[in-house]
Amino acid sequence: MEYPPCPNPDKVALMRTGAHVRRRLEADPAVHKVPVERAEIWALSEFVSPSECEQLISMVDRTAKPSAVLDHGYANNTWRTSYSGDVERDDPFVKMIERRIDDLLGLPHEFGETMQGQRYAPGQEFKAHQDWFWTKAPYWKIEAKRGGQRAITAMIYLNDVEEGGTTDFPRIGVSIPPQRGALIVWNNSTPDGSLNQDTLHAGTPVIKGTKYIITKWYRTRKWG
Ligand SMILES: O=C(O)CCC(=O)C(=O)O
Ligand SMILES: [Fe+2]
Repeated sequence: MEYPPCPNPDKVALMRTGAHVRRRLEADPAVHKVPVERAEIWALSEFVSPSECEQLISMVDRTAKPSAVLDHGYANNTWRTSYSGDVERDDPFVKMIERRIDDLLGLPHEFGETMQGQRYAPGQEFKAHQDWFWTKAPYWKIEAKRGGQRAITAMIYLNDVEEGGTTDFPRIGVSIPPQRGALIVWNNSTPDGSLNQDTLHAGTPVIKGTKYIITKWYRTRKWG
């Protein structure tokens, strides 16, 4: 699956943001780079502690509602069947976790969207999609003014899942199993700032257990 081409007005900003995060993460000995050529994906285990995971899970349970997908042209209730919601942005605990991600990536706090929690019960999934905005869609007019393109994705797994629920990148053959406390980060663009088709990814159906994650996207400019 490939998204049809679309204009990329944030190309230079994407290139800069990607370069910045790459330098930062590749200088960090705790960060592992997933060995693939066509996308930049990094992983870090035990980024949040088990008790912090518990605390985040209860926040997700408090805020989760049936997920709405942005109008990617395919929005319907089978695309993303999980429950999701923004966590409370002003909560000191949320702020602390967000700061930790900001610091790791070296990105300004203002560029980050509020963390979003997601919960998948057995059978629920998030089908293959891109986190970057398709700039020909009507929603782009709004998103362009409130932060621009989604440059970087950071995701934290809050629990181990008994079966299923891997994060798969089907175009590059990567499958990441949920691991409690682990963080994964990827660059949604290529090193030259092009929107990367190879970051297509899915949250595969949970087979057994429940999957909890936190996702945080960083824009090319101040968000909001
Ligand atoms: O559930 C996953 O593993 C992927 C979630 C995801 O792609 C998203 O929240 O944008
Ligand atoms: Fe995604």
